[in-house]
Amino acid sequence: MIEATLCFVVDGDDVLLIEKRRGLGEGWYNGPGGKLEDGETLRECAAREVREEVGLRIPLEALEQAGELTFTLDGEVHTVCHVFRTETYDGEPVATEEAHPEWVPIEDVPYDRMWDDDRLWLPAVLEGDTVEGTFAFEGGRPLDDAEFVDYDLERGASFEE
Ligand SMILES: Nc1[nH]c(=O)nc2c1ncn2[C@H]1C[C@H](O)[C@@H](COP(=O)(O)OP(=O)(O)OP(=O)(O)O)O1
Repeated sequence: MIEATLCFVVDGDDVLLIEKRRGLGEGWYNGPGGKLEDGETLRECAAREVREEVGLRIPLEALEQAGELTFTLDGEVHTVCHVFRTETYDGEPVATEEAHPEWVPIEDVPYDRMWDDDRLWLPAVLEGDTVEGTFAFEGGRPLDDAEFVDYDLERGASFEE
């Protein structure tokens, strides 16, 4: 089971997305994020991934927990993804080998170029709500080649720190 984070940096009416250049979901848009490393907290992971992928600095206390998403593949938990949202950052986004950053109006988030599940939960996160959900993928590996078949989603979730 992979534990990972995703972070959505919101500035006014815009959100910072990346076009992912390698790894899972390559070629698709998402928030910056990636796998939890040994010994780090979820917040440290989210801040590190934003720094590594697009060069912005985010104070740990400015990261709001916004979602806990479980992705299953053929009935087994594949990834648990902790979603963060913040409006506080330092620096300007820069492109890296991993990610091409882009400020996108929240009204125009390109859901047709993202994971199929994103259209279900990301609008709530961008509105400042919290979500908890399970999303089922079937019929293939890796996860980004599998078919999205079912989900269960709740808004207004609360999380343990
Ligand atoms: N169904 C899904 N919907 C979504 O929006 N993001 C998903 C997703 N399934 C996985 N992710 C995200 C979560 C996490 O940020 C990232 C994990 O992908 P990877 O394991 O390929 O990570 P990376 O290669 O970016 O990790 P690092 O090597 O740790 O940077 O993909």
